[in-house]
Amino acid sequence: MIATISKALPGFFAASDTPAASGASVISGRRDASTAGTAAESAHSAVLYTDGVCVSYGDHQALRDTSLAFDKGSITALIGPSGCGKSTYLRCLNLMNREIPGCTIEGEIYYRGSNINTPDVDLYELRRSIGMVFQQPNPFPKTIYENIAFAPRCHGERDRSVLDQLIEESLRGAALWDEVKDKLHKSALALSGGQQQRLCIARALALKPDVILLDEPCSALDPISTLAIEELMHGIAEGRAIIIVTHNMEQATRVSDRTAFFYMGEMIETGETTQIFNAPKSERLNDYLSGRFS
Ligand SMILES: Nc1ncnc2c1ncn2[C@@H]1O[C@H](COP(=O)(O)OP(=O)(O)OP(=O)(O)O)[C@@H](O)[C@H]1O
Repeated sequence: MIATISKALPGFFAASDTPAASGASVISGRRDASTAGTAAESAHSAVLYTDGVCVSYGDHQALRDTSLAFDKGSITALIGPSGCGKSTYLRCLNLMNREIPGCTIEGEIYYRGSNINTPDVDLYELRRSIGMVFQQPNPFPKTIYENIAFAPRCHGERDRSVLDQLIEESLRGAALWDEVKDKLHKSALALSGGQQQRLCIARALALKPDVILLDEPCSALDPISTLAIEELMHGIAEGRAIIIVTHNMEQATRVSDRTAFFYMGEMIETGETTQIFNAPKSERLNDYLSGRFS
């Protein structure tokens, strides 16, 4: 397994190759004197990391100097009050912000060791490797089967038996197979909201991404559907990095092993989720967790 991953990522270490990474991911903090060493170590083991990322919408700076790293096998929660830059940061990671007129992204974003924040990056290929699931389930108005087959076909997969297998694997990965295996050729729009969101996760899985970005994936769902999504998170994190924006602190503690706290466009504190919630170091994070502001 280790050999396979290392081979797939030449010049890069898999999370499981590094002595420091025993299960939980390594993630860097802000690049000040106390975390500089950690940042350098983290970058070497990460499949994706950012170095000094700043984002502006026109002349409004929404995110400042953000450096974080994400390992395969890790789930990182991005938390913080509304408008502090969590989604802006998430959207940088596969350059979705480039679709927003007037938005500029500065700094470096390394995926598999190369800076992707360059004008000539292949966005189509990038978003195949770094998939995204949005707040509102957004299935295509097509059948369940076609929802998942669409992107692999666009990427050249035409073999029906390969597609059939991919669809089953992806639906199983998203814990949806048993519920839909007898209606694969029915409209995806007839599924419940929670099922639609799991279909969107299956759709992302079908491209076998290294990273999945989830922007408040449960905010439109009922508690049972939310639990279903949370339960499948650890399964989908196997062999890839998961980064989730959430306003639900219980959800962050249930699903993530790393957490990063954002406040007013800055990443203030990051660490293991247990440390962040049980022993926050910064006063702002402590105030946020105590409900002094939301
Ligand atoms: N498309 C956009 N155009 C202009 N400004 C934007 C855009 N998206 C976000 N912003 C601004 O950037 C800042 C950060 O917003 P962002 O959505 O990243 O915060 P957030 O922490 O994800 O908030 P929430 O938790 O409410 O979703 C805010 O001031 C917001 O108004």
